[in-house]
Amino acid sequence: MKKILIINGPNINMLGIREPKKYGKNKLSYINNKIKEKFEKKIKLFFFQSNSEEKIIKKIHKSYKKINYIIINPAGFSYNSYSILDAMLSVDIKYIEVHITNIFSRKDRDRSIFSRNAICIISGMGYMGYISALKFLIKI
Ligand SMILES: O=C1C[C@@](O)(C(=O)O)C[C@@H](O)[C@@H]1O
Repeated sequence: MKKILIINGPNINMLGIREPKKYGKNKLSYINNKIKEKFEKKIKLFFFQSNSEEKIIKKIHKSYKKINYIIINPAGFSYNSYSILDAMLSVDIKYIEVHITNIFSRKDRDRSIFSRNAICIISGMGYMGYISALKFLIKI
């Protein structure tokens, strides 16, 4: 069974409360449960959310040779954390970048430093983005 780690960056723990018109009304726990229900028989899933750059980096390092693919929503770190990007490149684990909103529609946030090295980017599909990423990773 493939092992897939889903990493969510800062403020994703505030889903459901945070700007619901933009990010939706569902909490992260609801989304993660939906994902578990749907995929737990097909893949081994690991979930991680942190508001701390250091903790995210440590989690990525620990994934070395243990995880097959990462799905990452770097959230606010998408635009500036070369340290997280370097961690991703260090462990050499292929990843899909997911954003709940369409970052390309935002003038000030349309360029994520993670995109260039990602398998693909899913942006603007709400939490369905995580599901689409998983469906794809199961197939490849
Ligand atoms: O925190 C986030 C969430 C986000 O990554 C998204 O999932 O749409 C988009 C980012 O611009 C923002 O900083």
